[in-house]
Amino acid sequence: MPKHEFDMIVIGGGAAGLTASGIAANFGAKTLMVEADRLGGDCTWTGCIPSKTLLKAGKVARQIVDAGKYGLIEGKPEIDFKKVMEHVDNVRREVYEDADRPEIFEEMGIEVVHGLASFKDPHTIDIEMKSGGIRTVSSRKFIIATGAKAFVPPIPGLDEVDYLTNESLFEIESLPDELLIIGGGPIGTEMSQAFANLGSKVTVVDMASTIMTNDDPELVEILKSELLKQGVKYELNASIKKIEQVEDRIKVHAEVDGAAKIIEGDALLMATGRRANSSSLNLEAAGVQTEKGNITVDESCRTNQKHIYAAGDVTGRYQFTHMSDHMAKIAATKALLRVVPMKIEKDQVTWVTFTSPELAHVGKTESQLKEEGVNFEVYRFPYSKIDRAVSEGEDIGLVKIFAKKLSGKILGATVVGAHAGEFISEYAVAIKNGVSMRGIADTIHPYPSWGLGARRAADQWYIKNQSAWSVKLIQTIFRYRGEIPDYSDKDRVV
Ligand SMILES: Cc1cc2nc3c(=O)[nH]c(=O)nc-3n(C[C@H](O)[C@H](O)[C@H](O)COP(=O)(O)OP(=O)(O)OC[C@H]3O[C@@H](n4cnc5c(N)ncnc54)[C@H](O)[C@@H]3O)c2cc1C
Ligand SMILES: NC(=O)c1ccc[n+]([C@@H]2O[C@H](COP(=O)([O-])OP(=O)(O)OC[C@H]3O[C@@H](n4cnc5c(N)ncnc54)[C@H](O)[C@@H]3O)[C@@H](O)[C@H]2O)c1
Repeated sequence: MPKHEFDMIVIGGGAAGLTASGIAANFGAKTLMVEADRLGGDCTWTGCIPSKTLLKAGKVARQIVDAGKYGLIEGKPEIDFKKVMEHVDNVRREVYEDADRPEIFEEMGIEVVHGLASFKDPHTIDIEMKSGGIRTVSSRKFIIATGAKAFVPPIPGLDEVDYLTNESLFEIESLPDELLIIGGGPIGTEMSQAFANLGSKVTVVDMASTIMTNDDPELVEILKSELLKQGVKYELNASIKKIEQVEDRIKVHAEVDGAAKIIEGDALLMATGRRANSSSLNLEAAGVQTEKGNITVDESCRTNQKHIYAAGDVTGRYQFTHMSDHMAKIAATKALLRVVPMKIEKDQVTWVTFTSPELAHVGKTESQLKEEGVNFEVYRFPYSKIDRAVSEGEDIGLVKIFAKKLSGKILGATVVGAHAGEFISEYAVAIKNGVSMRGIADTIHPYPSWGLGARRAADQWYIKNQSAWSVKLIQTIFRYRGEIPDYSDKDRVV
């Protein structure tokens, strides 16, 4: 009689939990997945999918406004917001049906249970079943993948205000006239554009001096100036003193750049970061350590308890679906096969903010490289030199690459512009496989693709490394007689 009922229990059925249970079942482990709410988690229901669908609706509306630029008759889009939100919901359901519903996992041999899990001891959990009652189960191994939820700072008066978070935003039925967004991170920035394009007057309030503080400041400025042109207003360097609801108006009392100001709207979205879902788990009973609520894991996603792993947002590490997926693969493989050498690929982390223009990053940032004292060079290539961008009327953007001096080995890249999120994967492959700038420059890319921009940007390596002496040497050997070009500007864009 085995000591434990299961080989693996996965707690949480979001991006990380779904991947972890699938892998566990594929390794032949008797697996249980517990989900408190709906499989699919944040990404499907309250995160990536509804936000990207809403952004697309806004983008289509903007294309109607901008149609004149292409020689077409421009217009004022008529927004049926209820229908937009129905569309958002239909897309969520389509994704759920296609990839997240329980039957898909049950067919893999996973037992799927709906209920809230909490540890009873290091090998046992109680599940407060959605259907009623408590079920107690034990397992040899665990993966905790309980995600995160919106963190709402304790601002005086906020408790009395009818505010939105990402959990309620995609359920609203009417378009706010004046939307206030506190927080200019990825959530605030994406939603500011979506709602501005759909017709709301949007003001983003942030205590920082700029938006998107995890991204390259030079590229953030390009994105911000586009958002300003599209009508988004900013109140930055804002210290919020209190927030009040006066009938159907919301008033944010703040000190902006040292001056008192009241910023008003009729709806408020709090986009002020995330907090791990760890408090319901009774982690003390399992002896699992946390730091500020985040479950502490090593590079193999293992907690301080040998048989308990954690992946995704609950670790507070990289709060992206693809990173939850990546961590879940490592957690499940290490937990069940132990010896396989796998760890978080922290030098290749990518992220994309899906605004227009998109803002994408992979690998080391410029400031990280400076702090680490790495000898690197910065390559810049503007979208205005990419023929596809010009022909599509989307020539605002910049490719910025950080590569080792001389060898041109790529260490990091960041792109702002149309399709930046697709561009960045080429650099991710390059970084993972040690491909240099020259490697990309010498790879045939089709004309006139967006990807050709990556090759053109890599051509800059040749520009940086051209020198008068090497041409003189060629001339001497082959007795050529042309003039020696002026190579003094190493950053000239060709
Ligand atoms: C508005 C928004 C937009 C986003 N856009 C993007 C994007 O474009 N790209 C991107 O990569 N990332 C995006 N993200 C981030 C992404 O959604 C998350 O990183 C990802 O969903 C995290 O997956 P997870 O599995 O760790 O957690 P979750 O998806 O949150 O899943 C955790 C699950 O655990 C369950 N749970 C919690 N406690 C318990 C318990 N005690 N017992 C049982 N079950 C429990 C929850 O109900 C939940 O379903 C976005 C996030 C938001 C909020
Ligand atoms: N496209 C994507 O991949 C995507 C999209 C959305 C969210 N996400 C994930 O979700 C995470 C959370 O996003 P987020 O935008 O909520 O958080 P964030 O932590 O990235 O940004 C929060 C912003 O709120 C500001 N802020 C916090 N408290 C404040 C206060 N009291 N007053 C004024 N400003 C305040 C901060 O200065 C910061 O700019 C992201 O870090 C990302 O990992 C990813």
